[in-house]
Amino acid sequence: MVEVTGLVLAGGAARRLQAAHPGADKGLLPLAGRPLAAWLIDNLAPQTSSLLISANRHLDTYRQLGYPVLADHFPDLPGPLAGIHAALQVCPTEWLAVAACDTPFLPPDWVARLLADTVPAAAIPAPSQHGSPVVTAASGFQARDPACATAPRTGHPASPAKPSRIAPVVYASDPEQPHPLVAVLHRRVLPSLEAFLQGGNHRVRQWYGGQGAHTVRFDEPNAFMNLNTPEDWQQAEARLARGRAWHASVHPPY
Ligand SMILES: Nc1nc2c(ncn2[C@@H]2O[C@H](COP(=O)(O)OP(=O)(O)OP(=O)(O)O)[C@@H](O)[C@H]2O)c(=O)[nH]1
Repeated sequence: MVEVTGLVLAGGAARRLQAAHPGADKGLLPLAGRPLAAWLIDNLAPQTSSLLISANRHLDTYRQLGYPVLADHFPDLPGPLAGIHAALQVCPTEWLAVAACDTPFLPPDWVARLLADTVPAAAIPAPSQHGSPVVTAASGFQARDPACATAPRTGHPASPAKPSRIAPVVYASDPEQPHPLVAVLHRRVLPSLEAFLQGGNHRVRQWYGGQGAHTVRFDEPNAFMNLNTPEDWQQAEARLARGRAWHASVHPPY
């Protein structure tokens, strides 16, 4: 089994929450009574062999969640790539699985589903036997997404055939849009990421594009719901309350 380290990204400024919650640190705001980052830890811990938290404020509070906390090495919150960079510098495994702290409803097996797209080239059937493993874009947004080098393997012959290679970055998408901060990255990308950030760049999908990133599609509805505003929080609380009500109806306490 491929060993992978999880990274909960909670180092952002949470600007959209500041009007309602001045000084808010998003990962520490409660959802159904628990810090938002704790929901991501619950999701990632069973899927990974070690776990890191990326934060730039309230580091001691984040440490109380039970995992090492890393601050960015680049100043002024340049964006999530800075958190990924700090994590790759200490990542003890070949692969890092990254999730933003504001996506509390991720599928329980998303890491394995992304890693399945990183199989070594040697494990992919040779073109002469089974057709080329090279794949083509399959949906509208993928065709528009500059970071999307290829789509899920189709097994259909492509013309002209190109040599396959292991994608060092694979990220999730759903039928509506890509989700670049639900991703697995191989640690060999660190030098490239460091050079990108040192050049004053910060755009996630611009850098992914340079890595030949793949995307894997997920069809679960609302799995990537993202909490940015107080209204998002209300929707998430209501969703959890509906889930609890459903659970109580299926498993009554008598
Ligand atoms: N380490 C680190 N993480 C960041 C940084 N900026 C954003 N993030 C994280 O990346 C994820 C997506 O961030 P955004 O939605 O762009 O920013 P945000 O801070 O969550 O919220 P807004 O400021 O309202 O956009 C979140 O998990 C953030 O905590 C950064 O500069 N450093």
